[in-house]
Amino acid sequence: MDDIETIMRTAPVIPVLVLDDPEQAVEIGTALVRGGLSVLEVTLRTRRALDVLAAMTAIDGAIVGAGTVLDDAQLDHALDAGARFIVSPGLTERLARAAAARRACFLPGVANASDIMRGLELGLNRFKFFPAEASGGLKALKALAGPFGDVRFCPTGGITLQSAPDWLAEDTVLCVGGSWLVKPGTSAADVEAAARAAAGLRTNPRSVRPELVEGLPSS
Ligand SMILES: O=C[C@H](O)COP(=O)(O)O
Ligand SMILES: CC(=O)C(=O)O
Repeated sequence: MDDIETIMRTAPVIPVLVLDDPEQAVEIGTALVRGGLSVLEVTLRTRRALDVLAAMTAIDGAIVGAGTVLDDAQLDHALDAGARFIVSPGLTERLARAAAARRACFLPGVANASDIMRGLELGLNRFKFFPAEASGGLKALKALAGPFGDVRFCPTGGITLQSAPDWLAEDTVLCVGGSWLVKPGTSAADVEAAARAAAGLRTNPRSVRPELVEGLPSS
């Protein structure tokens, strides 16, 4: 079974996708995977988002999840469509309990200390930091890392290829999310090139658990 930490460590960037055409989505998803980004977040923001998600699960090598999951009905629909992880812009107790009941890999959004404390109470310690730039950016993230040493983040919101390295340099950041790779009308070739650039970004080696690094002693 998947776990959210492994998914967060699979690639440095999770593309956040807003797509409404399953056929085009498969083309875009294939280009992203070919470029080196295999974890794909399909937001439930379009009429055919669930069809898009279901179609994309057939892409070889892709780990497809659902984003913008706002309630337990959407969680059920997304899991039934084949989502391997669930992302929400925020954190409600009801949604967290529904995710746990279905044993879903769950990445809820947090923007401040109270959100994180609510997550910890629910047994969660891996979060999307959203909206990252608007919530205080790197300065806020560094401040939150103080009291919450075991918490790890996927900052998303306002991040670009240029700013991503600064976020990824943080010990507490496992990956970042962003919509910059796929904008309306971007060709598959340009998407693949953008993915290749993003896949080449490096995460902070200090954020890696030794037991996950081949050949490195875990003591
Ligand atoms: O709604 C925002 C998405 O989570 C991604 O944010 P972004 O478009 O600033 O990359
Ligand atoms: C923004 C975000 O986290 C989402 O749509 O899931």
